[in-house]
This record gives sequence, structure tokens and C-alpha cells, in this order.
Amino acid sequence: MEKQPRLLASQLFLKNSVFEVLLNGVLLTWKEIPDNKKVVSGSIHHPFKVGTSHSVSVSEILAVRELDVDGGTKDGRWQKMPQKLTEAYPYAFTVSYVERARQHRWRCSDVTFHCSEGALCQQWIQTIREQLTALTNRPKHLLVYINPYGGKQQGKCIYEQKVAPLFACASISTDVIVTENANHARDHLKTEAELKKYDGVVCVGGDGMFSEIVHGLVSRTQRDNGVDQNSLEEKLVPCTLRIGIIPAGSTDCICYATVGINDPVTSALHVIVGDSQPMDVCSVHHNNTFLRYSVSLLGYGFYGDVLADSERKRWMGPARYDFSGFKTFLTHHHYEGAVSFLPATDTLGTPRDKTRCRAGCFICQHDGQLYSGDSPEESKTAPDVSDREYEMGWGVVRGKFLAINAASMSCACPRSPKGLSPAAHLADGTTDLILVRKCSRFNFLRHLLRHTSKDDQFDMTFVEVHRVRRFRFTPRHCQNDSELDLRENGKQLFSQICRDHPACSCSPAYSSWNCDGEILPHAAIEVGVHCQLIKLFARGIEEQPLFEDLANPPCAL
Ligand SMILES: Nc1ncnc2c1ncn2[C@@H]1O[C@H](COP(=O)(O)OP(=O)(O)OP(=O)(O)O)[C@@H](O)[C@H]1O
Ligand SMILES: CCCCCCCCCCCCC/C=C/[C@@H](O)[C@H](CO)NC(=O)CCCCC
Ligand SMILES: [Ca+2]
Repeated sequence: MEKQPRLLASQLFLKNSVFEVLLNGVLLTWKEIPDNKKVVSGSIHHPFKVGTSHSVSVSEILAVRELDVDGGTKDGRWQKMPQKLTEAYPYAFTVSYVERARQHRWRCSDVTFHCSEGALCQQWIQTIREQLTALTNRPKHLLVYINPYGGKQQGKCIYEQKVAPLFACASISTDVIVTENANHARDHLKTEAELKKYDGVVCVGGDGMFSEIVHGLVSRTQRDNGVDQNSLEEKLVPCTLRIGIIPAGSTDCICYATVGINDPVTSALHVIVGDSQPMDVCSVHHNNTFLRYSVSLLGYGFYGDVLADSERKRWMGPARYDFSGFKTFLTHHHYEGAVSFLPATDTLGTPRDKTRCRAGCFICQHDGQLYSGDSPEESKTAPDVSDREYEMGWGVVRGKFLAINAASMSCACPRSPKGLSPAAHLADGTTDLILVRKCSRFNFLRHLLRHTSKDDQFDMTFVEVHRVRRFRFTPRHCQNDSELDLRENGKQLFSQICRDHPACSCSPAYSSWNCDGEILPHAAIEVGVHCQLIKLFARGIEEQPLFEDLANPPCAL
């Protein structure tokens, strides 16, 4: 039989007042009580007033600890107590819990309750601990990888100063590895790490570091289960360990789009409370050979060129993207090819509806599948591809493109708080394929600027967007296996093509694919989405209280 949580109710002392404190297995509530109702002895007199009530969900309590009579906690933390209070209430305990601050930030708050009897104090501590132990989704032992060179090179310092003390407070033990080179974390996870020992893997770094963890964990899981990653037809086995991201990178788009902010303390608290957010993963293939996984952006043309240029400027830190972004915008290269895609006709949402993927997302809870229950009528319509060329349900678009982007999630980040595809879902088994055809520099600038305002970046004649389960890209001059050799002889090819094709305005024949911030070696790729292949220590972006939205209207450009 399931054990009922113990109910506890006492009058305890807090900040010069007596409070009715209640613990019921779900909530810890404390409410100031009027003088005439007080039954505790030795209360300090104060004017009659009824204070407001405070509630904390037990699932958001981080820890409880005993406070020493002489003013320190038993774990060595020092707290100042007025002498009068220590005499009348020599026993006390402190509860640390999650408090929500502005713009999706979470903070750790403490409340200290004082008791006149030691037995009562112990009963409170023990009961809260029992209820925390009953929360089986919380991690106890974590494997942590720190990239000391990500972002502004603050990873180690961020972990030691902001995260490790919180993990210790929540009694989470850790094995910490500071990476010594690129792919250290990926290879350790793939081959060596004793995964059975852990309840999750945490990375301290940016999107590139997260990508290493995804590659390590997904590859290891497929190998352990005898699944061939090369075949797009294979159903990949989901990873059981959850991944936590402590943001310390340049873009931090995975963290931003799953938590709502790139803040290390907020992310650490989501790990501690044991949140779980499933996420789609795309696998990228060339000639039936697996190349890489992607969880955020697969971008050819503009974002590929930005990345290729920015990689040579790593020394600039996060500012390299602004520099290379500006430079790439000025070069205004376009690329010719064919994009074939399998539209996700049976899904609930569309890339241009007003729904947003938020904590507890209805669409992701149903794996993006159509659901017989009530749902908004507008979101039931399939993408408008009826005028496209069809072959076994596949659509084909040929032409000259400034950018071909596939966003498996919104890709919201500090540069673009609504992201590349604002209505994309974290866990619906689809990716939003955005095709930006060749247009004037001015129009492309308008399109880019709309990523930073409320205006719809898809509402432009040269942009189309499709929600898809699979897609392929074939560059115009692609020669299959010899493509790579041709790319290596880039200069020769470039002049050859310009001679063969004078209308090309001297754009190079090929761009590169930006795969979550890594450059892919092939231009011709095939991509499939694997629904909910991984899980993060996150819950999706929580809806903001209305007053906060009104106080901070989004900036309009
Ligand atoms: N010890 C190391 N030395 C050099 N490179 C490393 C090391 N550890 C990890 N890396 C690599 O550094 C690259 C960038 O790291 P990370 O993602 O943390 O930061 P970033 O690139 O600044 O941020 P973002 O990916 O958000 O733009 C990753 O691709 C990772 O493989
Ligand atoms: C002229 C003003 C124009 C303003 C336009 C802003 C548009 C911003 C959209 C941002 C999309 C970010 C997508 C995230 C991609 C990540 O997987 C990847 C790895 O971190 N980051 C980049 O490639 C870094 C890519 C950085 C691009 C600028
Ligand atoms: Ca998705």
C-alpha cells in the first residue's frame, strides 16, 4: 500500500512573529497568525496583524538543515539570530527552496523557523527530509563535464562558485571532469564512462559542449542496443540519462529555449528538482552514412557561412558571431540546389500558428500527433504544399537560396528571443524547414531584423516554411562521392562554375552546413527527426505572470 505523506502543523517563530506552519506532502505553507490565537509560549509581543500566506511546493524544496543554537547551521553556514530569540527559541531549522525572479530566473531562498522544543524541531526536519526522499525523479549522483574554453572561458569559475555549492546543499554528489580537448567529453561518454553509476550528465559550456554530450550518449545507447546509426530507417533507442546544461557558451540556444534564460543558477536548480524535458534529435546522413546529430539549427547558406567565418575568429569570443554575421550579410551569397521534404501532415501545430512550446506543452505531450480531443481548429491544418511537385508524399523546391534552415526547436537565444522558428516544438518529432530564396540585400535585412521584433519573419514573398519529418538537400553542382574532392579544390571549381554559369553573380557553388555550431563536410545531406530521443533537466519555458509581461513589453523593431 502506498505510504501517505505525514501531515504536520505547528505554530513556529519566524522574523519576530508567530506563524502557522503546515506541511501536507504537497505544500509547505506558513501564515502569520494574530496575537489572540497564539498558543506558543514566550512569544515576543507585537501589534495585532494578519500577514500574508506563503506557500512552497515540496517538489521545489531544495534542502532542510538544522540551525545551531549559537547562530550557525549544523553544516557550518553562519546565521545571525537576535539574543532574545535564541533564548526563547533555542531550536531552529532552515528550508531552502526555489523562488521565481524576473524573466524565468530561479533563485535559492532560505526561510528559518524557530521552535521552543528540540523534539518538535527534529520532527519537522525529519518529515521534510522524508518527503524530499520520496521525490524519486531527483538526481543523487551526477557526471559533470566542464569546458574551460567555452564562451568567455568562465566555465570552471561558474561551476565552482555558482553551481557546486547548490549541488552540495541538495546532497547531490558529483564526479567532475574538466575537458582537456575538443571531443574529450563525447569520447569519454561513448566508451569509458560507467553510466550505471549516474542519474544524469551535466555539461558546463555552450551549444557545442551540449552537442558533444548528445553525441556521446546517443551513440553509446545505440551501440549498447545494437542499433545501426547509419540507416535512416532504423528507430533509434532513446537515452535514459537526462542531460543538464549549465550555460557558459556564446549562444546557449538550447538552454535558452528549454529554460527561458541562460542563467547558471536557474539551470542548476532545474537539475536539483529533477525536471524532465524530452527533446527531438535530427540525424544527418550523406550517402546512407551517418554524419552528425542536430537538436537546434541545421543551416546552409547564411548560417553556414557565418559559422565558417566565425570559426577562424574564436579568439573574439561571443562577438565573433556579430562580426561574421555582418560580413556574411554584406557578401550576400546565394546557393543553388533542390530541397525535398516529407511534410508532417498529421501533426497538431503549423510553423505559422500562434502556439508556443511552453512548459507542459499540449502538442509535445502527444508527440506532435493529431489528437481526437478538443484542440484549436487553426492548428489542425496541414502545411500548404498543395501546389508543389509531389512524389510519394514528398515536396520538392528547386532554386537559388540565401539560406536553408531546419529548426527542430525555436532556437530562441539572447540575439533573437523568439528564435528562428517561434512556433517550433521541442518534442513533437518535426523540424521547421525555412527556405529563404535569393532576394535583394534590403529584403534579406528586413527578414533578419524580424527575428528580433514581433513581426512575422515568414510573411515575405521570398520565404517559405514547412513542418517536416525528413528532408534532403542536393546542391546543383553535386557529383555525389566526388563532391568532397571538388570542395577541397574549391578555387578551381569556383572559377569553372563562373565560366559555365555566368548568371551566378560569382557566388561560390557550395556553402557549408552549420549543424548546431559545427561545420559538416558535405553539402548533400539527408535528415530525419527522431521524436523525443533525449531528455533534459528542464521543463520548457514557464508562462510569465501577466503583470511581468505588461511591465516588459517585447521590443518592436
Ligand atoms: N578542453 C577543450 N579544449 C578545446 N575545445 C574544447 C574543450 N572542451 C570542449 N571543447 C570544444 O569547444 C567547442 C565550443 O564549446 P562551447 O559550446 O562550450 O562554447 P561556445 O562555442 O563558445 O558556445 P556556443 O556553442 O554556445 O556558441 C565545442 O565544440 C567543444 O567540442
Ligand atoms: C542585422 C541584424 C540581424 C539580426 C539577426 C538575428 C538572427 C539571430 C538568429 C539566431 C539563431 C541562432 C541559432 C542557433 C544556432 C546554434 O546552434 C549555433 C551553436 O551555438 N550558433 C550559431 O551558429 C551562431 C549563429 C549566430 C548567428 C548570428
Ligand atoms: Ca521539434
